[in-house]
Amino acid sequence: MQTATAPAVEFIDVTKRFPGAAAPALDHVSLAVEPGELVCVLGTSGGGKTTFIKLINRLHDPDEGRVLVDGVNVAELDPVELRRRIGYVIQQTGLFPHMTVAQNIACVPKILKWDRGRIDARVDELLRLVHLDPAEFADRYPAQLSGGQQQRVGLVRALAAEPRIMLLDEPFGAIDALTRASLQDELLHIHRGSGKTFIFVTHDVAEAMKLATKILVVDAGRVQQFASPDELAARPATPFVRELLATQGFLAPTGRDAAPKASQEGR
Ligand SMILES: Nc1ncnc2c1ncn2[C@@H]1O[C@H](COP(=O)(O)OP(=O)(O)OP(=O)(O)O)[C@@H](O)[C@H]1O
Repeated sequence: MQTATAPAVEFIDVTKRFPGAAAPALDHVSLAVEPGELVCVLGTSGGGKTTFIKLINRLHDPDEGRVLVDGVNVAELDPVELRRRIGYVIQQTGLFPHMTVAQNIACVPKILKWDRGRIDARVDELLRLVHLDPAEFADRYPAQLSGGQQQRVGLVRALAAEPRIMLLDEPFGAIDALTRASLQDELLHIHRGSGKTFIFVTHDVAEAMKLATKILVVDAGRVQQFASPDELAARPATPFVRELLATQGFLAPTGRDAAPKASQEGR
C-alpha cells in the first residue's frame, strides 16, 4: 500500500475545530514529513501541537482536509489497526500498572501473535537498548521504577512491534534535566539506528534544536515555520518564531553564528 516516494506523513489543507471553540485548533495545515525525519513540534501551550499528532493516529479526525500516512488517507484505515502500526509515547507513559515491564513491552507483539521466543528476544533487546538490565527490570511493575525508567519502558514499548512512525507527545516533560539529557541521547541513538520517522512534541526549544532534523512551529493552529534547526535559527520566518527562539536564548539576529547553542552537534 505504500509507495517508495510517499511522505511518511502528509497533511493536505487540514482543519480541526473542537465544538464550542472560538478558533480552530488547527487551521488549514499542509505539510509533508519525509521518511526518516525526526520532526520536533514546537509552540506555546494550546497552539495545536497535540492536536497535530492525534490527527495522525486518528485519536482525532479532521473537519476538513486529509491526513495521509505512507500515502494512504488515514480516514480509510481502521483506527485500531492504524494505531498498532504507529508508536505513541506520552508523558504519563500509559504503562499498565498490573503488568510487569516485560509484559508491558510484549503487549502489541502478543496481539500480533508473535511467537514466545521472538517476543522474549525482543523484550530483552529493547531493555538493553535503553540501558535497563533485563535480569533486574523485566519482572518489575511500573510502580517499582523511577520516572526516567518508566519513560524508557514507555519508549521501547512503543517501538516493540517495529512501527515505521513514532509519535511522542512531551515524553520527557516531567523528568529532571540530567535524566532528560540521557533520554534525549538514547532517543537520538534509536532514531539514527532505525530509519523510522519520529514526530516529537515539546515546549523546549533546546530539546528541539538538539533532536530535530526539522522543526515545525505552530501557533494558534497555524504553521509558522517548518524548517531545519539551523534554518530556523538563521532565518525565523515570523515574529512568533523569532520571539519563541528569543525567549529561550536561541535568537540569531545576524544568522546562525549568533546562535551557537543551535548547532546540531553530533547529528
Ligand atoms: N478534546 C478537546 N475538546 C475541545 N477543545 C480541545 C480539545 N483538545 C484540544 N482542544 C483545544 O484545541 C486547542 C489546541 O490544543 P492542543 O492540545 O493541540 O495544544 P498544544 O499545543 O498541544 O498545547 P499544550 O502544549 O498545552 O499541550 C486548545 O485551544 C485546546 O483547548
